[in-house]
Amino acid sequence: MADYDYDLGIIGGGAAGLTVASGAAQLGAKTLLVEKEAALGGDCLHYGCVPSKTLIKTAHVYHLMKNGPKFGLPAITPPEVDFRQVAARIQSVISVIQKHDSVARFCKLGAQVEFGNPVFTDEHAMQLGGKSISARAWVIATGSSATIPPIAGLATTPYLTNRDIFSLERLPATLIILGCGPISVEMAQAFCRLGSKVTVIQRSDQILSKEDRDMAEIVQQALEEEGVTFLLNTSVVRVADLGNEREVVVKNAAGVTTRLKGEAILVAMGRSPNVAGLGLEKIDVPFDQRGIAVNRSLRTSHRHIYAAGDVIGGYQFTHVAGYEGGVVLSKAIFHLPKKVDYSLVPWCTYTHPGLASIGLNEKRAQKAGIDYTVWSEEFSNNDRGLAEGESVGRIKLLLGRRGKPLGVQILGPQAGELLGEWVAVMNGGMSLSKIASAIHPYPTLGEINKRVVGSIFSKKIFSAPVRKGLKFFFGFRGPACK
Ligand SMILES: Cc1cc2nc3c(=O)[nH]c(=O)nc-3n(C[C@H](O)[C@H](O)[C@H](O)COP(=O)(O)OP(=O)(O)OC[C@H]3O[C@@H](n4cnc5c(N)ncnc54)[C@H](O)[C@@H]3O)c2cc1C
Ligand SMILES: NC(=O)c1ccc[n+]([C@@H]2O[C@H](COP(=O)([O-])OP(=O)(O)OC[C@H]3O[C@@H](n4cnc5c(N)ncnc54)[C@H](O)[C@@H]3O)[C@@H](O)[C@H]2O)c1
Repeated sequence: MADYDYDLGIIGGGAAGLTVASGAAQLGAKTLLVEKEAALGGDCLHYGCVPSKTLIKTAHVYHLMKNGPKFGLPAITPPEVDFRQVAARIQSVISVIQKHDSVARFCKLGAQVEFGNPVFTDEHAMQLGGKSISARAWVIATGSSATIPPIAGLATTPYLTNRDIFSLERLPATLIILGCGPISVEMAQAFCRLGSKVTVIQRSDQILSKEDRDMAEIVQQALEEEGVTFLLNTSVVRVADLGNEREVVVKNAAGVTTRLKGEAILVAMGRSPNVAGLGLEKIDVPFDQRGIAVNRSLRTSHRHIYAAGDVIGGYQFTHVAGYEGGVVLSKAIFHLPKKVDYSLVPWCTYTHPGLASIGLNEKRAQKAGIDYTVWSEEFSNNDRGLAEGESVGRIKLLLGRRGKPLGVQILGPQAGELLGEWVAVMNGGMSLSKIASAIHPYPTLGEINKRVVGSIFSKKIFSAPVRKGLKFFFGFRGPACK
């Protein structure tokens, strides 16, 4: 066997790379982790999940401060937001979590961490800071960056992406967001709540286009009621820098052109894989604008070079990057016949109300030609929801022909947390009767899970045939009051 410097080399210290590095090192593989930034943690920690959820919480608190009367409290007008304070809180949360992703911790686990820009020189070796380093197997986990489409004028106009939005010096008075995926809607609501006037441009006719229309429309309505403006069926014609502000020229489906002016532009139009400069062309690892091509074992064109996380496209979530990291470990370290299975990937868009999902929604079921029935229950019937002032939203359960759950969407307060029960039920293949018969604490938002299942069973239990049978056996005499 050839003599390599390392058993496993990992490029990229984000969710995927860190999962592989910590697992491989703890299992005794001589492991190298290479990161191009000055710190480990990746987009999720520095420019993604952590800062966005911290910002969302701050914005929620400010929103509550302004909405006291809805809770029977006196009306107050809080002072304006100083975004430097908000950014400082974001940084303080990042720095606490950063300790879990420190070089010292990874060294203690047994992984060597190097910083720099590695370039493959052949399929087992790369050049890093003038050194040549080889490994028996490699994992490319370099993540993704905001896609910057070729919009006229964008290259010469200052704009923000997820790399800048959490460290602004001041709150923009007006913010124009291009694109309407999860980054856009989460930031639209947060900045609107903090006091920015927010306009979102979306070329299709629905926000959050991967979600079912009825659910996405409720999110849209909730955000509109708070002051966000959505321009749907609208494309961006060009942008320009006007000095103190930016201009965005848009065109709607009727061909009508409008000039919008804003202090800042946020580009949130999807993600592009971080593949530039790695020398992948040289070692014949194919990729396109969606990501590095891999098979279901996450192998690239070379059996010993794997890719995982955002850089392969697909489901671009931290928990999926972690899952894919686990699959790589099974293959590269244990040599098990493991393949990825994305049929039960959960996700949540953390607006208020949030929108969480697992399995099939109606759009995906229809696309796959799968028959289903829909069972739903509204948060307006949930006692805890009413007590919390959270009556907007619903749960939607899709059942297959034999009553098997195909998917669940929860739109409402704490949607991501409420989905946890369904993650267990669907992964465990549990029958729905288990949820229906389990005692859930009262009053909780989670009762909505039991209630939607209860509605399936109650239709069968409280039926004419059952009443007829009981009458036959026990002589029941029917309604006492008509
Ligand atoms: C604003 C925002 C909010 C998000 N919110 C959520 C959320 O709430 N929940 C969720 O699940 N997901 C969320 N995501 C998605 C999540 O951040 C990504 O799916 C996740 O970070 C992917 O992990 P990764 O390891 O593939 O990539 P990353 O975390 O980006 O890590 C890749 C690492 O590779 C490094 N790298 C890149 N190129 C090189 C190179 N040439 N050499 C060496 N190192 C390199 C990078 O510096 C980085 O550290 C959000 C994303 C954004 C932008
Ligand atoms: N809560 C979460 O889990 C969370 C939060 C934020 C981001 N993320 C992850 O990050 C990924 C990226 O988020 P995103 O919001 O940038 O991407 P996205 O791909 O989900 O949405 C991009 C939006 O931009 C629109 N768009 C793209 N090109 C356009 C163009 N030229 N003109 C007009 N519109 C255009 C698309 O129609 C789409 O609505 C998400 O898919 C998700 O995986 C997750």
